[in-house]
Amino acid sequence: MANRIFRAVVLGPPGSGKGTISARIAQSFGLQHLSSGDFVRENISASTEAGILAKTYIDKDLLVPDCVMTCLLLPRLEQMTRHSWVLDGFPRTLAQATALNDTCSLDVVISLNIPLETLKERLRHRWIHPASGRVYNMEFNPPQVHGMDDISREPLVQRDEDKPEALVARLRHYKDIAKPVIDLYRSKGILHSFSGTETNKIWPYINSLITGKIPEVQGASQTLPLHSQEQ
Ligand SMILES: Nc1ncnc2c1ncn2[C@@H]1O[C@H](COP(=O)(O)OP(=O)(O)OP(=O)(O)O)[C@@H](O)[C@H]1O
Ligand SMILES: Nc1nc2c(ncn2[C@H]2C[C@H](O)[C@@H](COP(=O)(O)OP(=O)(O)O)O2)c(=O)[nH]1
Repeated sequence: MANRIFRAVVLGPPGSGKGTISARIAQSFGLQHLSSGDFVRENISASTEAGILAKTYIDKDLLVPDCVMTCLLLPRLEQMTRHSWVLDGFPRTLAQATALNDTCSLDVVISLNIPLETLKERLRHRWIHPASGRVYNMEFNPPQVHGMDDISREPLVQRDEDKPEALVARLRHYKDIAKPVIDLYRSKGILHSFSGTETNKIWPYINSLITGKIPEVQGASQTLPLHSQEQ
């Protein structure tokens, strides 16, 4: 765990493994895993004003507007001045990235490039527990009991927007809105892109990137690992 604060963001299209990779980063390096989807779901469960508003968009399979997302997330991040974290699902738009930039500085941005066919296949097998947002994959990380959440034992569901026909439109939309975000982080020199079809094969590269960065945050100089592509 870093003595000084370390902050990372994971970007990628739906199904690219943002949640899976962020959880591994958090576990391996002792960082807090912050997920925008979890923040939204917590606010919906607590019936906060922003949560109620966000739900009206999520129910229509739309992104929550930038002003609602920033109101939900940024105050939480501002409170975490003493914590190292990895954030997934935010920022999704340039407006969100700019607002995040005004709130804190990032050490690393990881961008996941996964082929379309792989995304379709993964999401075809993705099942979620709606109340908690826990995500399973019937092949990669199946639940202990088929069709049931490991903790609550409630039934798992598949989301309509994970179906292949909806995914192509979602991906096009992702590319349009993510491009300026990726360009921003590239121009700041903190973007690292990883391509591949398997999380387990990408993971060692991300692991060595962060291992190299955390001592840097602590003050020791380190050479960037060969595997990372600084873009
Ligand atoms: N940064 C954000 N901007 C706008 N809406 C967001 C953001 N993060 C989450 N949401 C909303 O909350 C919902 C749930 O978030 P979550 O990250 O679990 O999304 P998701 O659609 O499952 O993403 P992915 O398919 O990439 O995993 C999203 O579908 C979206 O409506
Ligand atoms: N088969 C396979 N499935 C994978 C791999 N990495 C992640 N998954 C699964 C877990 C989820 O069910 C789905 C999407 O992963 P996720 O971490 O929820 O992605 P994201 O939507 O947060 O970006 O794919 C992987 O490497 N192989």
